[in-house]
Amino acid sequence: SSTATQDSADEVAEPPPLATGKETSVVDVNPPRGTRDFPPEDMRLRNWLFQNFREVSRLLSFEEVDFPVLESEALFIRKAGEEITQQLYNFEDKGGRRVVLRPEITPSLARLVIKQGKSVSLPLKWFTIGQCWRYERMTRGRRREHYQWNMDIIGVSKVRAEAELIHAIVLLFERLGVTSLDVGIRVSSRKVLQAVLQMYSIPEHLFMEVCVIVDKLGKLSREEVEKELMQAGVLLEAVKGIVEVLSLKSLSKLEEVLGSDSEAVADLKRLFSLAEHYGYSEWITFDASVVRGLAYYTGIVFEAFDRAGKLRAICGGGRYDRLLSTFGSDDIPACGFGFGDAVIVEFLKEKGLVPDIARQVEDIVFPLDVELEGPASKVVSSLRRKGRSVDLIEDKRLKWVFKHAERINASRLVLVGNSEWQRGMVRVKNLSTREEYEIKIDELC
Ligand SMILES: Nc1ccc(Br)nc1
Repeated sequence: SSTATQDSADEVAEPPPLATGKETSVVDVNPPRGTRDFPPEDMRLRNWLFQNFREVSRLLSFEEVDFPVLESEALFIRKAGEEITQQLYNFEDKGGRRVVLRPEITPSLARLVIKQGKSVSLPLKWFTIGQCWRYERMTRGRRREHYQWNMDIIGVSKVRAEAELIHAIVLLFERLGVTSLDVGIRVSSRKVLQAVLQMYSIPEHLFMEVCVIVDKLGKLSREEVEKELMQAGVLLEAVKGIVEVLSLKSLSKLEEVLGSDSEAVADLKRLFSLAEHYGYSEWITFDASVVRGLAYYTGIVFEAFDRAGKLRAICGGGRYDRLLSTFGSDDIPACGFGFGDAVIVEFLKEKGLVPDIARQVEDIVFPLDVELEGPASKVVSSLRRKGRSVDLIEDKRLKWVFKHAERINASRLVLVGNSEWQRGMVRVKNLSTREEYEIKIDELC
């Protein structure tokens, strides 16, 4: 698209790798701008994180779903000025179709819910872990992809759904060794802003745009946010009223402003009461400034933040009761959250909570002579059929094999030697007890 060519002019060229005089590669060995490779050590950490995502999803009895990374551009065209829709990784495919690398998961999930229609019974509790994309000028040098764990509850209009989702987030943090001293979860409701706009008779059609602008508080200066609100058509008096209400940090103060019959207040009181019963009250705090930057939220919204204030939101979500109807379906209440793979790892590094996940192999099989390579295959095959992970090593000196065994935390070293083989035996060294013994091949397990 035109932005892509313009961006290429803006992009800051990646510095070439340092010249070593041994350049032989004919391709750039770096991954495309803004994307990451996951070499084994990084992949082990990612798998550890995703395994925790999956385990928490299981604890809440969510079902796993998946969607294409490639989606129709139409699914993400929204007019509220969100950053996410201004950075679509969009293009025209060879069939002339307007497509995107998805920037988020929720619209795909909504699409599938509608597609499945009456064939599924509500409520649905679905989760997925998927790569999401944005196309952004590299001048800011930010990533263009990340993986997001999403959990969504479809068909529950009560605040119980949000309480369940926040429970999932708390359980995840606890599994990672994070405490409520490190992280908090700010909670508010879009109904707060909705009530304020009504108080100032601001037309409904500005609601989404105002939410997207107000979400910039904390990123842009208060003056810049006020300026954008006025440019959107909000009168100064209303701008001041909005900023004042959004600075509230107590539910009782909010009730004073919105009145005792406020839906926003009732929802939030219910959520905080349920939180008491779940036992995660110390994790959550009311903060009226939380609106989140996605246009389609309609109710309670929440985001996890590091209390040291060094990082962007770790995860976030909320209720989106109108999204499905904007896709032409009946209105189905829904809420969910997205939890990215990058900020949490930055946070864990800050806190010294990144686990050291070593490579784990059970057996190393090593033929002591080249003519024993055939017999060694027999041993390897037998062990693997019994479910043992086996690293078959050849053409190395024994000293190297011992070092390698240490490096990959092998449990056993199985040496295939001539004299033992003649007697139908192999020699085994238990690498944790250092015990050494001979054993019949078919007794190896
Ligand atoms: N939506 C989105 C996609 C990709 C990245 Br990196 N961040 C946000």
